[in-house]
Parts: sequence; structure tokens; C-alpha cells
Amino acid sequence: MSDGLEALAETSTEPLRVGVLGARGRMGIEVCKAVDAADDLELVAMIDQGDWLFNASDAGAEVVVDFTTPDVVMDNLHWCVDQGISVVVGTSGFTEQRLERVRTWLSHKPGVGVVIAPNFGIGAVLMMQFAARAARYFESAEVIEQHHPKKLDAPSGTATHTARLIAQARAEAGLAGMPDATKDEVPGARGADIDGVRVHAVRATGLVAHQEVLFGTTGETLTIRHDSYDRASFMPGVLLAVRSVTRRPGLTIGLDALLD
Ligand SMILES: NC(=O)C1=CN([C@@H]2O[C@H](COP(=O)(O)OP(=O)(O)OC[C@H]3O[C@@H](n4cnc5c(N)ncnc54)[C@H](OP(=O)(O)O)[C@@H]3O)[C@@H](O)[C@H]2O)C=CC1
Ligand SMILES: O=C(O)C1=N[C@H](C(=O)O)C[C@H](O)C1
Repeated sequence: MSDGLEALAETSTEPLRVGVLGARGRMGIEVCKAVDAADDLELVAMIDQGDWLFNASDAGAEVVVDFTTPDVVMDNLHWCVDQGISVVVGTSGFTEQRLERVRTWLSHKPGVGVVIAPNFGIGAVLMMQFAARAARYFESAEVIEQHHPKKLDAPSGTATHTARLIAQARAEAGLAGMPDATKDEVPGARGADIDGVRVHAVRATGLVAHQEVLFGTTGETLTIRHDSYDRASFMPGVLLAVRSVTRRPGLTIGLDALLD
């Protein structure tokens, strides 16, 4: 190999410089450990509540991973895009309006990539795909998510996303509303209504992140269930997104496109 090509090979094997926002949180701690353990990645900034975001740019972060809270994630994301830093977002709370704002920011920074995934667990991604596939065949569909009691938002981002996928598949198949004769309801008893799909949120000590999607039609039901027992389950998906995001300018929603 010529000297020039050797130099190029060395350049291309430089580790990707990664910053983590929410670094002292439950997910942030796991992400820092996973990035630190990966030979092709370098953990250059660990930022949490009260720290200066410029620590990430000063450290030369090429990718920032955000696992913070729904009320601060938009400001973080806007700052990163402005700085030209690609972002992998796991934080929940993304509505269609929020996604549209992110698309607008990105339209002014064509080289920047953002991956926002409601769930980085491979099993959870498959659960959502299977649910979307099953939805057209069943009269009824409800989502039951179960999480640890320290979770700030309900229903979960995964449950909301699943409900939207089910609603979209039902609409495409021309299905009518779901049968439900409830006339007399204690508020909340039938769960939240997300695009016409009922979503129930359970919080209990001992749980991590779990979800069931229950489908029903005449004489049969189908239950699709996923359980994350350990936050390590999210790390292969997070690392896949970190390694891919700089090569995917614009907004990518969900891990599906990266897995394919
Ligand atoms: N997509 C996925 O696969 C997954 C997504 N999640 C989502 O990720 C998010 C984080 O979850 P989890 O780790 O359990 O939550 P934690 O509350 O444990 O962690 C959030 C961390 O962010 C910190 N923080 C708050 N504000 C800022 C800020 N402005 N800048 C930097 N850090 C800040 C918090 O500090 P302090 O505590 O001092 O406020 C805390 O340390 C949630 O939205 C959750 O739903 C979780 C698991 C998987
Ligand atoms: O807060 C959590 O723990 C989780 N949050 C995400 C969500 O809201 O869907 C992903 C996973 O369910 C764990």
C-alpha cells in the first residue's frame, strides 16, 4: 500500500467521537459504558443536568446521544443540529408536531443526521412490526405497556408509536371503529385514546419496560408481548444508530430502516 493510502486507512479507522446527554441517568450510564467498550467509538463528553452543552462541541463530538427528558430534549436537539452534530435520540415525547420542527431545523443543515427511535430493543422493534402486520385482520386492538415507576411519561413512546402504527394499518385496510359498548366509565378506566386505539399504562416496582398488544376477532385473540428485563437490551440498537447516523443525513424515525 502507498503511504497516501495507508494514511487514508488510518484516518478511516479513527474512532467516532461520541457525546452523551443525560449521562448520569439510567439509560445514559448504560450508553456511556457501551460506547466506552466499543473499539470504534470514543466517549468524549458526558453531560447531564446543569452541565454546559458546549462541552460536547469543545470535545469534538461528531455524534451526540440523548437520553434526557421529554421537556428538554427539543432544546438539546436544536442545539446539536445548529452545531452540525448528528444526534441519536432515545428520549420519549415525540409528537408529529415535534418531528416536523426537527425536519425544519434539518432542512437548514443538510449534512446532519438525526435518528429518533421510540425503542432501541430489537425485540421491541419486531413487536411493533408484527403488530402493524396483524392489525388489519382483527376487529379489536389494545396496547398495554408496563414500566418501572420512575418513568416520567405515560403512555410510553413505544406504546404511542405502536398505537399509531395500528391505527394507520386499520385505516389503510378500511376498518371501522372498534366495538365498545362502554357507557359508564370511571375516567381513565378505558385507557388513553391514541388515534382511536386504547393504550393502558401500568407502573410497578420491579418492572423495566414491557408491552403487550392484544388483538381480538370472532372466537380468537392474538397477544404479542415484548419484555426488556435489563437496559443492556437497548445497547446494540443504540450503537447501530450511533455508527449509522452520520451516513444518514436528515431525519430517520425508528430502527427499522437501519436494520434493513
Ligand atoms: N428509545 C429507547 O429505547 C428508550 C428510551 N428511554 C427514554 O429515555 C429517556 C431517559 O430515560 P431514563 O434514562 O430512564 O431517565 P433518567 O431520569 O434516569 O435519566 C435522564 C437524565 O437526564 C438528565 N437531564 C435532565 N435534564 C437534562 C439536560 N437539560 N441536559 C442533560 N441532562 C439532563 C437527568 O438529570 P436529573 O435526574 O438531575 O433531572 C437524568 O440524569 C426517557 O424519555 C425514556 O422514556 C428509555 C429507555 C429506552
Ligand atoms: O422510560 C423507559 O424506561 C422507556 N422508555 C421508552 C418509551 O417511552 O417507550 C422505551 C422503553 O419502553 C423504556
